[in-house]
Amino acid sequence: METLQPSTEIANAPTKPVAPQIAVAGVSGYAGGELARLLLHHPALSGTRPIFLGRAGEAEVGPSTSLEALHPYLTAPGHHASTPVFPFTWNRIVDAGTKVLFLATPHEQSREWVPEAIERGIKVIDLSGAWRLQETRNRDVYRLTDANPKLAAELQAEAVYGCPELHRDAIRSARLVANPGCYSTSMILALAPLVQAGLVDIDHGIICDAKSGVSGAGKAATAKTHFMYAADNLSAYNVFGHRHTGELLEQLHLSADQIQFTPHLLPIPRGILATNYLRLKQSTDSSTISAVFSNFYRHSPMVRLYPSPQLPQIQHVVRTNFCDIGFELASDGKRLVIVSCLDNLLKGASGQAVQNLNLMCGWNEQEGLL
Ligand SMILES: NC(=O)C1=CN([C@@H]2O[C@H](COP(=O)(O)OP(=O)(O)OC[C@H]3O[C@@H](n4cnc5c(N)ncnc54)[C@H](OP(=O)(O)O)[C@@H]3O)[C@@H](O)[C@H]2O)C=CC1
Ligand SMILES: CC(=O)N[C@@H](CCC(=O)OP(=O)(O)O)C(=O)O
Repeated sequence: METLQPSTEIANAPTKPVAPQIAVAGVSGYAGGELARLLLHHPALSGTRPIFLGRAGEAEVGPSTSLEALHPYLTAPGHHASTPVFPFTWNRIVDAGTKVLFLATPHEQSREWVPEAIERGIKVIDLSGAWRLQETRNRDVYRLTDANPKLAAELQAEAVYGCPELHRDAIRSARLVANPGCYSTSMILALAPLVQAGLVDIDHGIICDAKSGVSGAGKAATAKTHFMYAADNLSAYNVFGHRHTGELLEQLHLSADQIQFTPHLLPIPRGILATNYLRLKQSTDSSTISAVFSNFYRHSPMVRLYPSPQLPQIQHVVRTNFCDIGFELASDGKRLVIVSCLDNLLKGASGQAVQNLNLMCGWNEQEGLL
């Protein structure tokens, strides 16, 4: 009897790369919930379910809760309480064969856990601010402490700032990706093309006036974020001291007297709009500005450029991973206003983190994000 042979076509078909085991810590938070949603629907991860972790706990204990209990919007029909969330233990993470760990945890916790993960051969995408800043004077705002300062300094030096539009190649091979801040992402993407092209009159100063929805502050209500303060209100805060200023200085190669960032709290759940004011060195026309932006972002699927004078709005980016950018140039050809918008929980946090995972895994940058 003739035996069945696989066709040459099938035998020679490229094997699908095996997706790495992923773990997510801090899944009970706003960013962690969005991360879980993106990873559970990610096409390249369909055969590999991430493990979801809460705070540190005992090695032997079972699930502390379920993803569906924490985030009811993640419940699939008929699957109440079906995705376990375990206390964070290194044993569980290692035993699961974790290759990539997302930390959607407070800065101090991320600072502690990153060296412990890297020492175990696990790559990290950290959503906190703990590893974003190379210069001590910029990082001091976080008041971080290190159990092993020498190792921390080495890891800090190798940490890659996880802005794919600026550092795509370095992210692909990184062991530690420091995912950018939400405000920082909106302002850096608006400013980097013209600053790098040397068109901006830096000494005249750049002003970044950015406004964020309340979810940017995390899930715990504070005096400044509870409903009675935030609703029907608009307020400026941290005028000269916001911790994202250091990211602007380092990523745009500016000094503190060349840029002023003032954050504002908007009475909406999510979304950031940054209005960036600057002066150009020479009188320029709109088509030149457009060409600089288009060229800079020609390989960046997550940045949408608007034709001037059309300007982006928060409602068009919420629940997407896009950063939308538009500008208007004054009739003198020198005074320029650039407006950028993004969703702080997606392009400003979890979506950008998945973009970085895609690069680290060699997948399309926009996989699972459109
Ligand atoms: N919200 C945003 O727009 C953005 C946030 N980020 C960063 O992402 C990270 C998460 O932010 P977000 O989701 O908003 O914050 P949330 O406050 O909503 O969530 C924080 C998460 O961390 C957990 N957690 C708190 N303390 C500890 C601890 N000591 N050890 C372990 N886990 C702990 C919380 O668990 P529990 O439920 O038990 O309290 C929760 O899961 C932060 O570093 C934040 O700075 C970055 C960019 C934007
Ligand atoms: C509205 C609001 O409060 N936003 C936060 C920034 C959120 C963010 O990007 O977080 P990390 O830099 O902490 O990771 C703030 O201003 O502190």
